[in-house]
Amino acid sequence: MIIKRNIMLIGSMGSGKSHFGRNLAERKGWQFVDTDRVLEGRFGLPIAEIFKKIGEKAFRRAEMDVLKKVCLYHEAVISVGGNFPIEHRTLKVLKKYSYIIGIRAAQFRIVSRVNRRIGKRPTMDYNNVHAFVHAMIQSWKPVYKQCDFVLDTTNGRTYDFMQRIEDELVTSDVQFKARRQPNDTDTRDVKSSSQELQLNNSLRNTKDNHRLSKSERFNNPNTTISNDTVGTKIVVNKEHSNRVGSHKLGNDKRRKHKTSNQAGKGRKSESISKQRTPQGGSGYEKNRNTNKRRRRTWNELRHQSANSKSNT
Ligand SMILES: Nc1ncnc2c1ncn2[C@@H]1O[C@H](COP(=O)(O)OP(=O)(O)OP(=O)(O)O)[C@@H](O)[C@H]1O
Ligand SMILES: O=C(O)C1=C[C@@H](O)[C@@H](O)[C@H](O)C1
Ligand SMILES: [Mg+2]
Repeated sequence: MIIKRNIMLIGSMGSGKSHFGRNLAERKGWQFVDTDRVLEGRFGLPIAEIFKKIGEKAFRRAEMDVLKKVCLYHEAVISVGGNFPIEHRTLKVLKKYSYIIGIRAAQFRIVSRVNRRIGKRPTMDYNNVHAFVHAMIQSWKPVYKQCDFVLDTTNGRTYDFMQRIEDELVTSDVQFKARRQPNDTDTRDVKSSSQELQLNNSLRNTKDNHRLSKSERFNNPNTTISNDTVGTKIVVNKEHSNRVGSHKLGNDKRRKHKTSNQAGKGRKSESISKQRTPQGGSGYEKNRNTNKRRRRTWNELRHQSANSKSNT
């Protein structure tokens, strides 16, 4: 039996990753994450504009940053951007958590798909699409060989492709780990995936509030929006809203942090009020917990002088 957390779709531009990702997630009742949409949400710009603004190198770094977080999700279908063939080392790390499906299509099909939206893909040479796509397909070839499963989407119906994936999962006996329980906080995974992918990222010059596209939100009636660890808005299936993926842990941490802060503030004001003297002193209070001096506020000084007057 093979145990994974999620399904990740990789492949060249226009191969159909986003299209199948959305459909597969819907079919399985899982969360759908498209790293392109995550980045668009984070920057508040379309992919082509992000490229223009930060450059390719920074874009790939940002994408890797998203990838190392989302690969830890449970029961999610993750579609990755198609701008570069994923490197062997990176794929090895991603494979630990994800069942990797390589999505591919014949050159003529990809050409017709990418031509539907000219300008959407920033590194595409729209003046020479055939040659570009040909070279791109060549560079992806060795990567497809390393995938758990490869789906050719040149001809056929989306429904049938979904069925092929389901059949393959059964044949290969792939099981998906359920989401963690709230108190099951295995932060080791987060650290190790992050470190490994960081390392890979620094070795190559390649590849979060996830703003939902309207279609994502409205296509799936079972989805709502929540935040992940990177403050990324993600589509969450209502049926699974009890999930506690890494995004929930992030929220818990934030909440914890806030509470301790609030508690700290409470202690601080208490110690200051105890130290208050009718004379008002030099205008400074010492916090006995932190031993730091704090200048009294104008209001505090005013009250002190009022108190001292009424005492006399
Ligand atoms: N099997 C299919 N049947 C019909 N249309 C499809 C199919 N697969 C993809 N498409 C269409 O082709 C276009 C490109 O597909 P999609 O955006 O899913 O590719 P992608 O692999 O996510 O590309 P990128 O890497 O650029 O994000 C879209 O308009 C999509 O609707
Ligand atoms: O041209 C590019 O580099 C890109 C095109 C799209 O496939 C996106 O999926 C990708 O993230 C960037
Ligand atoms: Mg896509």
